[in-house]
Amino acid sequence: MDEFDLIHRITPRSLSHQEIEIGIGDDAAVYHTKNGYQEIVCVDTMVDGVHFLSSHSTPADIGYKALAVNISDIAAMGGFPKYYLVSIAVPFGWHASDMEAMYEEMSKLAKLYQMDLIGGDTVSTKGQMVITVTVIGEIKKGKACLRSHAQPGDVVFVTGELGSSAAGLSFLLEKTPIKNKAQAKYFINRHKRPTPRVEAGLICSRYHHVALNDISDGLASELNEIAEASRVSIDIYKDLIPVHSDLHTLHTRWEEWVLFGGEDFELVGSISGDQWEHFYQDCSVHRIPIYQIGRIHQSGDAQVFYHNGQDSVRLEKKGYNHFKQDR
Ligand SMILES: Nc1ncnc2c1ncn2[C@@H]1O[C@H](COP(=O)(O)OP(=O)(O)O)[C@@H](O)[C@H]1O
Ligand SMILES: Cc1ncc(C[n+]2csc(CCOP(=O)(O)OP(=O)(O)O)c2C)c(N)n1
Ligand SMILES: [Mg+2]
Ligand SMILES: [Mg+2]
Ligand SMILES: [Mg+2]
Repeated sequence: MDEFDLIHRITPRSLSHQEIEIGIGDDAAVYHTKNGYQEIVCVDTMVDGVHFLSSHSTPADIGYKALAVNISDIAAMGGFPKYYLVSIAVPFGWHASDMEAMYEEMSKLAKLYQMDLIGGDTVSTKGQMVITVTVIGEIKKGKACLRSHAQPGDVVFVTGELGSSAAGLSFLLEKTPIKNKAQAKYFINRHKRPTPRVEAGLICSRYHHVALNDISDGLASELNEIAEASRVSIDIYKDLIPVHSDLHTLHTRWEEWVLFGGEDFELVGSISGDQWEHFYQDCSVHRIPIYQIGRIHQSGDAQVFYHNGQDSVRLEKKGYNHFKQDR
C-alpha cells in the first residue's frame, strides 16, 4: 500500500460546499465562513481494543462509527456538520482495500449530511489501528445548546432508547449468550452503527436555552456533566426512561447498561417547561422520538437522583472512563 496512492484514491471527486477553496492536496484546508454563523469543531479518537475490536468489526464498521460519533458531538451542540478530517494510524497487516472500504463507508454517511472530506493524516503503526476524526460544523450565532443551559424547572428529555448499544457490546464480547440471532443482530447494530441525532439537535437549537449532551459515556455521566456545568440538580425516573422491550430479558444487569453503558449516541438535554409541549409536537411532526425522563431542580451542589418507585439513589458520574478500566 502506497501512502500517496491511498490519498489520491480517497480524495473526493466533487464537493458539496462551494465555500471550500482548498480541500485535500495542500498543507492545510482553506474554506470561507458564513456571516451570522459560528463554527463548531470536535474531535474523537477510536482505538482498536478500546473502542472496537478489529476481529469483530469490519473496516467499514470502524469508519462508520468513527465519523458518526463526531457528527453526534456536533448534533449535541445543536449544529449541523459540514466538513471532516480523518487521521489514521494503519497497522502493517492492513490492505489498501481495507482502507478503501473504510473511506467508502465514511463517504456514504457523510453524503447523508452533504459533508465534505477536507483533509487528514496517514501514518503506519506497529501497534493497533487508531482513527481520529475531526468534524467542523456550523450553527447560527448564539444558538449553541450548551451543557450549562439547564435551569430549575426545565424538563429533562432523551431522544431514544438507552442501553441497547451496551447490550450489543455484551453480545459481541460473549458476556451475554445469543439465544435469538435476529435479536442479537439488532442490538449489535445499535452498537456498531449508531445514528447521530442531527435533526433533533437542529430542532433544539431553534428553542431558547436548551441544554444538550450526547450519550457516549453513559446517561449517568452525561447528566452529571449537565448538572455540574449548569450548577443544578437533576431528578430522573426509571419508569420514564425509554428502553427496548427485550432489554430486560437479556441480562439481569440490564439497568446498568441503561445508566452506565454508554455509546447510545442519543441526545439528553433539558428545555423550559413552557416550551416543552411545542417542542414535543415539533419533534413528533419530524418523526423524532422524544421522551421526558425527569426535571431540573435548584441546588447548591450538582447531583443527579434516580427515582425507582419509593427508592431514590444518587447517580454518580460513573460510566465509561478511560483511566478506570481493568487493564
Ligand atoms: N487531550 C485533550 N486535550 C484538550 N482537550 C481535551 C482533551 N481531551 C478532551 N478534551 C476536551 O474536553 C472536553 C470533554 O471531552 P469528552 O469527554 O471527550 O467530550 P465528548 O464526550 O463530548 O466527546 C471537550 O471539550 C474536549 O474537547
Ligand atoms: C472492545 C470494546 N470495549 C469496550 C467498549 C465500550 N466503550 C469504549 S469507549 C466508550 C465510551 C465512549 O468513548 P469515548 O472515547 O469516551 O468517547 P467520548 O466520550 O469522548 O465521545 C465505551 C462505552 C467498546 N466500544 N469496545
Ligand atoms: Mg470526546
Ligand atoms: Mg459529546
Ligand atoms: Mg464524543
